[in-house]
Amino acid sequence: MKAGIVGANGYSGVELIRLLLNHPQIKLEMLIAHSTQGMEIQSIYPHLNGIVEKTLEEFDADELAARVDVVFFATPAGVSKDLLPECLKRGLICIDLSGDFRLKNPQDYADWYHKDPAEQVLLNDAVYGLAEINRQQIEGATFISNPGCYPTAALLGLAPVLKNDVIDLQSIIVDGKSGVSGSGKKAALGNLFCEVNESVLAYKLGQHQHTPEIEQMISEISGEKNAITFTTHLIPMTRGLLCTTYANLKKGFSTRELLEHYEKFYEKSPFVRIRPLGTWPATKEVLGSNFCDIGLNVDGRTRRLTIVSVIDNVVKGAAGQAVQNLNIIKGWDEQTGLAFTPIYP
Ligand SMILES: NC(=O)C1=CN([C@@H]2O[C@H](COP(=O)(O)OP(=O)(O)OC[C@H]3O[C@@H](n4cnc5c(N)ncnc54)[C@H](OP(=O)(O)O)[C@@H]3O)[C@@H](O)[C@H]2O)C=CC1
Ligand SMILES: CC(=O)N[C@@H](CCC(=O)OP(=O)(O)O)C(=O)O
Repeated sequence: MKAGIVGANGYSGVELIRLLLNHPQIKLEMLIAHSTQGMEIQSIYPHLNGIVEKTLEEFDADELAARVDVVFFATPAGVSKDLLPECLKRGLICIDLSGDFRLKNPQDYADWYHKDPAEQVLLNDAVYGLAEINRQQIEGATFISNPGCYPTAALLGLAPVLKNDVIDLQSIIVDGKSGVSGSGKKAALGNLFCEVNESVLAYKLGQHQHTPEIEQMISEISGEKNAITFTTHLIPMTRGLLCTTYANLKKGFSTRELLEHYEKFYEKSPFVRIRPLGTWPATKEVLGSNFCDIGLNVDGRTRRLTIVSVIDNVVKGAAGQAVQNLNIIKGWDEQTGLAFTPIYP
């Protein structure tokens, strides 16, 4: 199968190159960027020297359709909503890593991304690519909207307790911490080493674009409307994302009981690993891998559940989940091209 990447010289794009070069079913055929069109990828990323000969070319849906079978969009919000429909029309499998097609209500996109939304029919057609939860919808699909990094970690942590009245859905607080690669390669003010190093920053309080995405999926799983408190923090590390999620329990479950429930819930999901009682995951333990590791604690005193979930934001939070979704679409083993252990230390 031949693949193209739009936004190939960004952090998610170059991670897709790494993964797809090692995927036995994929041939990387076209790399498309924007400001670096016509340049050899090796001149932008020397570590790819000798591995990828392709140049970065201008976006042309006809040429893409003639040369590839699947196209990944690793572009900022507001780009794929104009370019991706042309690829869909030409029968390409489209997997979008941006937020352009995640929110089913176009007004939510306009309100939280401050950009013009895609057409409703396209939003309805996109399958939300949270692989472990929407696996059946993803099978055979041709249009995937890949989740954001924070929603991936938060929702995989919450999914097992969103039904059967286990938690009070109105009590959910998601506290996210992300490494700086989550911002992308643009050296924007606030992402420079001297500003980020040896500091922790809370940002976008009450206005993070992943808020409606998380609430939308909580509603889809639980059938109930909800409003979460969601806070994000910038952590002085390159990769890694940790969500600490809090919720009031409606029933008196123990930590051990819930861990057993999580183990069963994810027993057929090779990329979700549940930590033993009394241990909680660190981002370094999933670095460079497609794993999401989850740990729990029930505080009997407050009757509150705490969920700790970690991912590599560029892998499971973006490129890895996109490849996992392609594996599911094609009916390949879900771990194809992704079955490697984390890089440690
Ligand atoms: N970083 C992360 O951890 C995660 C990112 N995402 C999402 O993935 C997408 C990519 O993120 P990330 O890789 O971090 O971003 P980067 O800023 O690192 O890269 C963005 C890429 O898009 C390209 N681009 C911009 N405009 C266009 C255009 N009009 N046509 C073609 N290419 C264009 C840029 O090319 P050029 O440099 O030449 O302009 C660059 O290669 C974003 O939507 C982001 O929100 C989702 C989950 C996690
Ligand atoms: C550290 C950092 O800046 N992270 C970014 C994550 C961007 C992202 O992945 O979100 P979309 O795909 O929805 O744009 C943020 O918090 O906005």
